[in-house]
Amino acid sequence: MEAVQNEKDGATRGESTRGQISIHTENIFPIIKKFLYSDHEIFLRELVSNAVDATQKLRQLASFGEFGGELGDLKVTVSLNEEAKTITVSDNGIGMTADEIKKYINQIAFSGATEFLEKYKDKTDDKGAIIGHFGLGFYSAFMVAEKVEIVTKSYREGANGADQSGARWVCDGSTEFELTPADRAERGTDVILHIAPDSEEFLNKGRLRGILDKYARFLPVSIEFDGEVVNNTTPIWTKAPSDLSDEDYKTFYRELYPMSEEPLFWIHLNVDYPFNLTGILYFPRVKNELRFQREKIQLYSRQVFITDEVKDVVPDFLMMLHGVIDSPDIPLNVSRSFLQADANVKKINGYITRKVADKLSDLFKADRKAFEEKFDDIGLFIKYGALSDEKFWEKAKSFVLLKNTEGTYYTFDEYREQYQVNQTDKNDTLVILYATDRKQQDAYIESARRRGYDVVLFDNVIDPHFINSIEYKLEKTTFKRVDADTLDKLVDKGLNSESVLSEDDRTKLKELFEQVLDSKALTVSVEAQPTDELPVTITQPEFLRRMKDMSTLAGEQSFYGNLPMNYNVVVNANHPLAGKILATESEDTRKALIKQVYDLALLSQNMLSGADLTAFVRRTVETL
Ligand SMILES: Nc1ncnc2c1ncn2[C@@H]1O[C@H](COP(=O)(O)OP(=O)(O)OP(=O)(O)O)[C@@H](O)[C@H]1O
Repeated sequence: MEAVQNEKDGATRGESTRGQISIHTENIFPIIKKFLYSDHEIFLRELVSNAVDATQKLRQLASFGEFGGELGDLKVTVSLNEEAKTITVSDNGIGMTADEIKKYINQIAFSGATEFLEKYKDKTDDKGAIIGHFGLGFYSAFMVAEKVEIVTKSYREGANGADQSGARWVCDGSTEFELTPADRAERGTDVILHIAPDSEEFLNKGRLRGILDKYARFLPVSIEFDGEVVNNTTPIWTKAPSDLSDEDYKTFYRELYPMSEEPLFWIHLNVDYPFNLTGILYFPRVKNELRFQREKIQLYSRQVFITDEVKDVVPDFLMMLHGVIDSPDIPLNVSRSFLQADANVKKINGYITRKVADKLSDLFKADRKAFEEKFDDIGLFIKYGALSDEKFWEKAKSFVLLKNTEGTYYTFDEYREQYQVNQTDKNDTLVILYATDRKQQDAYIESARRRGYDVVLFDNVIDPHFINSIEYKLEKTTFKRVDADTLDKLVDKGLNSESVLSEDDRTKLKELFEQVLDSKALTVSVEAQPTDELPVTITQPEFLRRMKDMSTLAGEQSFYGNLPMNYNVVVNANHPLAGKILATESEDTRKALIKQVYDLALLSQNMLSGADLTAFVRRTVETL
């Protein structure tokens, strides 16, 4: 209390105080053991990675001429003894002297790996070979073991005539350890875990094999378990693209995803500046499915599997790709919020986006026909990218395609070129007419085509969002669904069609329809349209309908999603039936006529169903 008081006084007098924060090992140790990793199975990844590091270091020392002995068959062996309740990770790597144990193991967070790299930094150009970094991984053993034993012998011992024996270190998870000489003939290390009662689930062959398959599948040194090598030490992403054939890429894809359809194409990533990253991204066939499998990209760090949750490392729209990314520059032992803010991760994101856009652009330029054939599969993905990533859109706008109802593909530039003469409205805006359902909107599509208008198909789940996003980005371009209005209004050229009905008659006709239809959701208008159009057309205003489509896709309860849909009922003043309705004396006949033409309009848009449809059919039969 007094000390605090003094410090306070010092501070108030403007003097500064410096000191050393002290850590009590017995308090911090349990935290490291229990909370270092949320997933306990990670212990095996850490110990196997250490063993791999030990063999890689020896290989490097041999290459520098610092180790002249026999390297032998460098490998790591994981063994299980169910009776003794132990799991042992053995390697024939560099081993440790008793002094090294004191330095590397007894000092938590002192990494021998980092020290090794520092010492040989001028000699090695293969820094990527060493995995360790933080000097914490070894302690993850205590997440599952009540006692850990290390029996090791350094490559130096014996070789230089020094002490022949190895060293044995034992610790029961308290802050005390025991270090004694050990009789060990061979160079290398055994880490023996005496599994704690609450972790006996790991004393199981299948479980261990599963963990190794997950984390050690592509480690660069042979890993043996239960008499078998469980890994592929040279996965293709570590090789040069020029050394690989299409078949190699496809074979690797099958290795990663045994049950999947063949991928469409792939990108081999390879950067070493300003960050390190290798990998292969595959484009799967996704069709029209937005809720695709998202956890298909695997993240590795120096061939050690880290996670398949690549959310912050890969841009969101690229999450539907499959494959692997390997980068030692992605911080792994840190929290997610840190990952989001990490400058390397941001650069990686930007790099991947650029590579993917370039690849697509190359494919488009190299073989337009093949690109069009793939567009049904990659369109969803390109559009998702275009609307969620500005930089991607900048590139994608030259190869994203519009497909019309006749099956012809256009880029935006080509489309404008082809249709601007006929489809530019009085505001000098190109109107792109579209349909979302080829069958249901057939009547509208046909009407539009009769007038020489083109209609594109936007039937992908992403399209309502895509249209909405690019409408802002494209200049002087608007999108309207074919049933959003009458054709005169869809492409409004400012020309007024002549009406055969007088204004009074039009008002009367409107009132008659309003009386019969009697619904607040319907807005009736009477307009002069060509005589070959239907007597009544039902239209759905573009904005509200689009907002509703977008909220349906998002699956959320939104403001627009909850609004009732409003329909416009447009009566064609120039259709002979309009005159006939006005001239009909009998109220019943007139009502029946109105009902009939309205139902026909509903029918042509697949909106007539249930009791209304039954009544319509009965009424129609009676008039025949
Ligand atoms: N099997 C082994 N053979 C030789 N040395 C080892 C072995 N296992 C651990 N060591 C030594 O102990 C040190 C500490 O290991 P630890 O796993 O705690 O940290 P690290 O591997 O350096 O970093 P990380 O926390 O990233 O795993 C290592 O750097 C290495 O020098």
